Amino acid sequence: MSDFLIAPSILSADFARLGEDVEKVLTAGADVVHFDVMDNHYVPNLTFGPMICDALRNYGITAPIDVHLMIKPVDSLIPEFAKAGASIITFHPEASEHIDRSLALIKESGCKAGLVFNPGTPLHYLDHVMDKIDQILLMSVNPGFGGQSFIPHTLEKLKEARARIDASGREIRLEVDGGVKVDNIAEVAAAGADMFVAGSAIFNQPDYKAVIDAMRQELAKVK
Ligand SMILES: O=C(CO)[C@@H](O)[C@H](O)COP(=O)(O)O
Repeated sequence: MSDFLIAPSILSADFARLGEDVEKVLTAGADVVHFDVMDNHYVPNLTFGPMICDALRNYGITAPIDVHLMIKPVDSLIPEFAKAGASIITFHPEASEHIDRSLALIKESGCKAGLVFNPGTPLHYLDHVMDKIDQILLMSVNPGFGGQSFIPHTLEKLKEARARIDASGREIRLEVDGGVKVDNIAEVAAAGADMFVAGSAIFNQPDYKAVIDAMRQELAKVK
C-alpha cells in the first residue's frame, strides 16, 4: 500500500444519494472523504455543515473525514464538526482572527489540524505553527467550485511547502486540491504532495474504481 492518499471531494458527489455515493467511492479504493464546507461569505458558494458529516457517520462511513472549512469566522463550527465525526479539520489562516487559537481548538476537540492556502496566499503563515499542524493543504484552484483547471504555479509552491515540512522534521501531510486528474497527479506528487483531493475527476466518471486505479498507477511511477 502506497503512502499516497486519495481523497475524493464530495462536492462533486450525488447529494441526493450522498451516503451511498460516499460508500461507493470508498469501496472503489479511496482513502479519505474530503468534505468541503462553504459559507457563501468566505467563498461564493454554499454547501453543507456538521449535520451532514454526522449523517455520513450514522450511515456507517468509517473512513477518515477531512473537513475543509471555507468559512469565516472559523472557530464556532470546530467543536460541532468534531462532535459530528470529523477526523481532520483544516481552515484558511486569513479567515481566522487567531490562528494559534483555532489550531488549539481543533486539537482540543480531538481532531488533526491543518492550514489551507489559496493560490495567492503566502506560506509564511506557517512560520510559527509548524509544530502544531498535521496537514498543509494547498489549493490549486481558487476555492468555491469543482471542475476548475489546476493552476500551474502550485507546483513551485508544493516544492516550497515540502521543503518546509522536511526542515521541520515532523510528519505533516501535504495535500493538494483542485484540478487534480489522472494526467497530472504524477507531476503533482513529484512536486511533493502526498494527499490528493479529486472531485470531478472521480465523481463525473461512471467507474470510480477505474479512475482511482489509474491514479494509483500514475503515483506508482513517482515512488
Ligand atoms: O475545495 C474545492 C473547491 O473549492 C475542491 O475540493 C473542489 O471540489 C475540487 O474539485 P475538482 O477540481 O477536483 O473538480
